[in-house]
Amino acid sequence: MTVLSKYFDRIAGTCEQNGITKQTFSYALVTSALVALTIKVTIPYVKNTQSQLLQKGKEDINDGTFTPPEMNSCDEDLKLAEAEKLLVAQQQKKKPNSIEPGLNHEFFKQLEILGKIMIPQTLCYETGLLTVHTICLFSRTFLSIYVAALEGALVKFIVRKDVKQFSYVLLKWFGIAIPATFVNSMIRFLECKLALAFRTRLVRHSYRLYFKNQNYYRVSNLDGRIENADHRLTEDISVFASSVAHLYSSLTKPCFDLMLIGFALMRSSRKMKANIITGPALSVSVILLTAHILRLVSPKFGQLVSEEANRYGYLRHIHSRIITNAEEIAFYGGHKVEMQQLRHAYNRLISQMNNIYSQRLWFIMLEQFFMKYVWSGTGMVMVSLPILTGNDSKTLTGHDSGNKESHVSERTQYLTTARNLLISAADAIERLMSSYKEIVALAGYTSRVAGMMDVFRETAQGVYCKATVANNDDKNAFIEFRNGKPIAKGRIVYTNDPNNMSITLREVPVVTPNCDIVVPNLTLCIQPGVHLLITGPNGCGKSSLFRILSGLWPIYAGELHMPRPEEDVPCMFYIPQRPYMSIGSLCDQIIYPDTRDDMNRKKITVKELNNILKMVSLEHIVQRDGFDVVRDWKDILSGGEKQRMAVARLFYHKPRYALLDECTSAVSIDVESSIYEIAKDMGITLLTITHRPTLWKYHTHILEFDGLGNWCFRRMDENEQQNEKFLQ
Ligand SMILES: Nc1ncnc2c1ncn2[C@@H]1O[C@H](COP(=O)(O)OP(=O)(O)OP(=O)(O)O)[C@@H](O)[C@H]1O
Repeated sequence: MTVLSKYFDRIAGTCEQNGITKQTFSYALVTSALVALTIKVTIPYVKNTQSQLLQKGKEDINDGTFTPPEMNSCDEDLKLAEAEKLLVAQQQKKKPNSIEPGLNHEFFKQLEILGKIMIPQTLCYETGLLTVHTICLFSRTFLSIYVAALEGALVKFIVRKDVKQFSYVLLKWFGIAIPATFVNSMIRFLECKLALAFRTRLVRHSYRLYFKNQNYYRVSNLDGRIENADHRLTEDISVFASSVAHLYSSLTKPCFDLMLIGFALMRSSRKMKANIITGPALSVSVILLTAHILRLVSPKFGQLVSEEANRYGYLRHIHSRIITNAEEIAFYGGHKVEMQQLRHAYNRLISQMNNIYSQRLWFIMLEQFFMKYVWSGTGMVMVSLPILTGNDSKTLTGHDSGNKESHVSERTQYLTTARNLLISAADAIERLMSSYKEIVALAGYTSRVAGMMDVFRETAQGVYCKATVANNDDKNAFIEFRNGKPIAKGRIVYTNDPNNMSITLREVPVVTPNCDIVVPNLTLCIQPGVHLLITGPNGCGKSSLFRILSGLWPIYAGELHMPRPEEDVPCMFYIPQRPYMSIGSLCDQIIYPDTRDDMNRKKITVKELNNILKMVSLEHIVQRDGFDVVRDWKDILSGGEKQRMAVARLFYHKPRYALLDECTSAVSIDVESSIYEIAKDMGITLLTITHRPTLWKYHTHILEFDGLGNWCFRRMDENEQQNEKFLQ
């Protein structure tokens, strides 16, 4: 600023030599600044209006139907912008009545709920940390005041030329540095520990919810409110916990500072025999006024930050999709489409960040103006008031020179101490003010973390919300909706009768998560030994029936009766076409989802595991790698080997019913036949979806879907079983 004003003075001097007065020069300068500001504000507005008019014109030409712009050089960007708009519109639709995150009642309610998770009881590890942290913050404030007083004394003894006292106070000053630095470091250490403790509590609680009632499946497949649960469970919780811990110290410490510094200032003002009300009253009014102005003009940082986190999560989601499906994308040569989607996601993130930065620019300018200039001015008035209005200056006469000198040094000491204390107080208020921004940003993270937990709680209870749900369709009439969410009125009844181990469906509709009805009502009874073949065209609902039997999809009507699962004998075991390989050794793959402890408890030996591998012709794997070597089995095993490994799991668990969803499509026919023989010999009832005619002979009944919602459940006759015709 000083350099600039000197520079302007010099230019004004040159202008004056050329006959232009300093006043005219100042007017010209202010006018140009105003013109520049007007241009800056109006040009984006005009551009925006123009593009809206252009868009409207195009829509009018097309009789109201919007046609995408023709492909030319800037088409790609236009397409991206359109896609972005569509995405934003979709996201808006997904949260119809949601309150935007900010400093409101909702925020405090959510914070209270999360607070109870982070600090579950009065006496716990977190409250212990908080107490030590508070003590450290308190002692740091006392130390600051003591250091300010020491510095005042130092200056006093310099003015008095008292070397002995000066050296003594200087030694004290150095001595206090050791506890002061330790307390400083301790405050940071405790803040990190607190953030970690809060994070751990939240993570544990969220994991519990995430794995309750197959929520990890429900959240991503049946509900559409959380796009990237992984981002919320990792990044958002971590930022939220750090932000809460940081806010605790950045709110409590300045409050202590202000309280104690206020008292210290009043005490030193009283020592100077000045009025102790005027100064603090003036500063409090100025601070309150500026704080109010800042609150009025502050952008909605909570909303902005929450949206930024959303877009960041989406970018990471696209990246992880590419990593997961790298091979498929590479085979298709789909890099152009994937890159475009990545670019799109990145552009959306950047535009949001730019938006935040530009809103911050003006806000920080105003904030700095108040804090650096308005407050410093008020501080100067406050410090000088006791000296200017103090009574002692009036009582002193010119003859009393010794006394006068002592008063000068006293005043210097007061000024130095007061100045130091004021600097600390200003720092405290600045931290309090910037905490406001942090609180608003915290509101964004609070809304994301609390929102995630709300969704987890609802999906665990079977309440789903999906944007594409077709709730007005006539044929969906029997699905009841409450608050736009479908209600699962069907019942699952677990039977305990050892003589009745059958699975019965009574008028159960097969309904997709989008509430499309695939089969209006299905009634059948599968008894042990009824080996069922399920056939029908693609998309007719074969796999969906398995999802309903496994409890993944809700039952909207009717009843499903099934035997209660017993320990060590699962009722059903599902094998998909693309089996899942877990992290771990070969042994872990076979016994999944059991652990080694479960295996030991069941008294299953390595010899038995070897036998199981022989049954599925995988003994060469154990000879090659052994049972205990951890490998990335997803990549190491071929498609057929992975399918055989999944069947090995079936032989390990020996369930009552096996749900086989084209699980041997990549296995050679001879091995496949032996697998089916063994399964039947083990007493496992087979429910098979297959397109292979060679498997007909292993089944006694058939369930045929026609793809139009009709079905037929019947016993297969001898000829049919032997008929190896190719199924559609
Ligand atoms: N998660 C889902 N969300 C919405 N709709 C789904 C979902 N999964 C499946 N569907 C729809 O449900 C219908 C039945 O799907 P299903 O997977 O049961 O077919 P299928 O008979 O097993 O077909 P295929 O022989 O091709 O495996 C399809 O129209 C499909 O689009």
